[in-house]
Amino acid sequence: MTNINPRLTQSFRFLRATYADGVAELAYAFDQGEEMVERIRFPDAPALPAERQHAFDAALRLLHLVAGVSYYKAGVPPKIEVEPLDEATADLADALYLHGLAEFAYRNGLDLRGRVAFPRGGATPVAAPVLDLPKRTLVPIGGGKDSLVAVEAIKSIGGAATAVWIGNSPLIAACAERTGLPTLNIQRELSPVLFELNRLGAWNGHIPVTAVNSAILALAAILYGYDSIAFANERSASAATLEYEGQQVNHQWSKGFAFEAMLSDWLHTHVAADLDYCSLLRPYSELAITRAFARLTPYFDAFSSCNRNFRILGPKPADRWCGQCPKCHFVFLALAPFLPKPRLLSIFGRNLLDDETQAAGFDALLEYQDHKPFECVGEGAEARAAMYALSQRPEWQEDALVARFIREILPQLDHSQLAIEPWMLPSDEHRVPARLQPALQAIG
Ligand SMILES: CC(=O)N[C@H]1[C@@H](OP(=O)(O)OP(=O)(O)OC[C@H]2O[C@@H](n3ccc(=O)[nH]c3=O)[C@H](O)[C@@H]2O)O[C@H](CO)[C@@H](O)[C@@H]1O[C@H](C)C(=O)N[C@@H](C)C(=O)N[C@@H](CCC(=O)O)C(=O)O
Ligand SMILES: Nc1ncnc2c1ncn2[C@@H]1O[C@H](COP(=O)(O)OP(=O)(O)OP(=O)(O)O)[C@@H](O)[C@H]1O
Repeated sequence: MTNINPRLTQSFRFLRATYADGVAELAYAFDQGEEMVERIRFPDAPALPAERQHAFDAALRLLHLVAGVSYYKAGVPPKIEVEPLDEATADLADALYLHGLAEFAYRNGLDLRGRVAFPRGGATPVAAPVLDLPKRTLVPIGGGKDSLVAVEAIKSIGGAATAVWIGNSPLIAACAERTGLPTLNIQRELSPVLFELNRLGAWNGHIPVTAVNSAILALAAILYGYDSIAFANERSASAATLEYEGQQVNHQWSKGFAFEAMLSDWLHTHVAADLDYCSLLRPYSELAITRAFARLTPYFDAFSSCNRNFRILGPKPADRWCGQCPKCHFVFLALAPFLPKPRLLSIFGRNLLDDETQAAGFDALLEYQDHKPFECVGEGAEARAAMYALSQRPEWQEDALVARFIREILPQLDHSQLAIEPWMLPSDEHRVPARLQPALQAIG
């Protein structure tokens, strides 16, 4: 096993990215240390049509760069060694490692500015051609409400789609089955060397996992033949968690619009002019999405937004909802205005808003005496609008944390900013391709 302290290394090296028989292998190393190999397994992989080989190779190179973020963060050495990249690819990689690791850097007291610098000078490739990819969509499923709203929106227009997920979560598998769509489960195996490095005290923290999933799905789209990948990232994901020394720190950076636009442009120019990457939910706030999800009753006993379910190694909650984390708090609060109270309590098995011990968790969501949690939750103003709506309802008013909101927090707020209705309005900033735009009608 490894005997290297990655915090003391000088370089992070991209060794090779290969593909054979449905398995992509991505290899990395610190200095001359042990290889770290991540494997992505594509089930029943078809033979690749010759005209897609160039696109496949480009997507594989991108995946190598993007998935490297998990390993790079263990040491953050001063030098990144990879063959020189063209400008657009280097811009994408620099942005991903700087902004996608911003939370990691902030929480570890590191400054990655000036340190993240991918080598430049590679030739700009000729513009990627139209590949006539089949008109069907990969819809990633995360086990939570958002992707299910996206699935139902695409089903509402009769769009050809496959529910796809990465990893081996039985919860996600159950949600994917429930959609009634064809399913595709891609396996991802991180290098065990990383876990050993973690045990030995490597740097650790949040990584932009949506970018990794996106790059895996770009490769899958070329391999299996799909012309679009439709994530379910909400408008609110673009909002920073906090600002620190002039830098925005956004836990959800790779779910945000800046990354979506960058990757979508890059895929058009470097992989295939007809491969669209978008978020179908981009025009909508979290509250608009929870309102749409409140109509999707067949999923209520299958879904969970609690990320503790999705650990690879760490302990998982006994119930689908741990009831303690920011995701549980936020989804409870955001669904409450749109569901009959008994229905909501039956989903969670408890009333989180009638539990004094959860006050600090809800305060953080409201950005009251704290910043927004480092989790996938809506904006503070959205949480305040949801809480205000509950404060006006007799069935909620007496619950401990709603009563506390009315008593202590509400008097300090500007009431003109608390209406829930403005959050239902879609914005027109999105990258949804024309073919999928009619699906947006099912959400708003
Ligand atoms: C499930 C989860 O939240 N995991 C985060 C957690 O990991 P933990 O140590 O508790 O356990 P494992 O998930 O089993 O991971 C073990 C170690 O493996 C490394 N690792 C894992 C996955 C990966 O893609 N890359 C990795 O390097 C890491 O060293 C783990 O310690 O805490 C970690 C440290 O803070 C986080 O890195 C783990 O986060 C996962 C990458 C993860 O999948 N998180 C998603 C639930 C998540 O945060 N989604 C965001 C999306 C934001 C975005 O911009 O993409 C969200 O929902 O907001
Ligand atoms: N394991 C996974 N495989 C494929 N896609 C995933 C996976 N985990 C998350 N995603 C996708 O990443 C995006 C962001 O995930 P996120 O957790 O916000 O969504 P969600 O699980 O659908 O809903 P919720 O916000 O309720 O958790 C979604 O499009 C989701 O489908």
